Amino acid sequence: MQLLETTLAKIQPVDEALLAKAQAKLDNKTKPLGSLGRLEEVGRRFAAITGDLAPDTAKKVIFTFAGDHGIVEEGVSLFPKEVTPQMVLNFLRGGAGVNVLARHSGAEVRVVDVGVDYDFEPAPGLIIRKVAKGTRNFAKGSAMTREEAVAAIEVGIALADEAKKEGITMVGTGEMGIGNTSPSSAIIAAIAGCTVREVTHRGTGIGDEALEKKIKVIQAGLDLNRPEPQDPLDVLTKVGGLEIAGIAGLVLGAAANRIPVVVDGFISTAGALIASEMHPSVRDYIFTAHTSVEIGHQMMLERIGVKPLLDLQLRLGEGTGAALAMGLIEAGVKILKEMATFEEAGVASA
Ligand SMILES: Cc1cc2ncn([C@H]3O[C@H](COP(=O)(O)O)[C@@H](O)[C@H]3O)c2cc1C
Ligand SMILES: O=C(O)c1cccnc1
Repeated sequence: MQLLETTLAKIQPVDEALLAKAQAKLDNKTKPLGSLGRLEEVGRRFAAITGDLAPDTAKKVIFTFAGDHGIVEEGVSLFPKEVTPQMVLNFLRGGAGVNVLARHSGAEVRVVDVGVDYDFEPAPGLIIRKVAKGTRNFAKGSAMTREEAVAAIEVGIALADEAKKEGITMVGTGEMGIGNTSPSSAIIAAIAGCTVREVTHRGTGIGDEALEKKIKVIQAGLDLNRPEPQDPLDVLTKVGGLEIAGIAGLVLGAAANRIPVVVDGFISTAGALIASEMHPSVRDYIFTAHTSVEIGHQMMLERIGVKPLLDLQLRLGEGTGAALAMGLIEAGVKILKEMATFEEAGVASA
């Protein structure tokens, strides 16, 4: 709990004066004012977050948190839970979607076992910080204890602290956990007070009948556990997931260390939502990568108050969207760093 508390105490809003300085720098570039749209916003915010008007973006790392879910026994996913460790091994071999897209963007993928129901051998690229062998079925009781939820958050915070020491310039979130769209829907329903139906979708691709069942199961879990909407840690504990907690921690730790954090799709945004409910300034440090096909994503984004960069109809997770967005964010920063000013280029200004 201590690491969580000290981290929350460290988080500050991004400095408005730095944002204005970065914008002034952009306004001297050889282009009509504001003409690079959201790329300018990206460059400006990246500079203000890091406190550097020519920030380094080279060392990009995606942390893909993996965890299992007791709720899978209710038939909420199309796939069996064994796929979680199988996909972890696929990540380590470099064969998954996130590996391909991270290579494309020049980012590294690190897999974090924070709660998989499988004993992995140590391997390069695998960080074993297991808090429990999966959550318990939240339709029958609390998914975790409060201590487990805090421990998993602190795994993410510690990784952000280590990233700072290592000189990592941008972190991304990703996840793997069969069944994890269900806790993600439960989290946004509990926090925003919307209906489960409004925020529950097909995940890996379940049909109509299974979707009805999934809605009923999530509703039963919320009715039984009665998470306190004002207490994000209570929501996370009762209906969340270990990898979602790890992501919340990474986001909090990134904000505390002034590292820009790129948040992937639906499940990652559930983690970012928990973090931003814990501290309102967290949103200043977040770049949301893309709009997920999962219908509840919009509600999460609105609640956090962020607008994604891409809309590619993705619904995979793992950090795939974050990997793509990292390249775009780097492009925005390069505009700030490399583009000539009117004076340098001898171009007449308006
Ligand atoms: C082969 C495979 C690779 C994946 N990579 C990410 N997910 C995604 O799907 C899961 C969530 O959907 P649901 O709640 O319906 O189980 C998560 O593991 C998420 O990361 C995958 C799913 C599968 C099957
Ligand atoms: O948006 C996501 O991250 C997502 C959506 C469906 C299934 N898995 C992940």
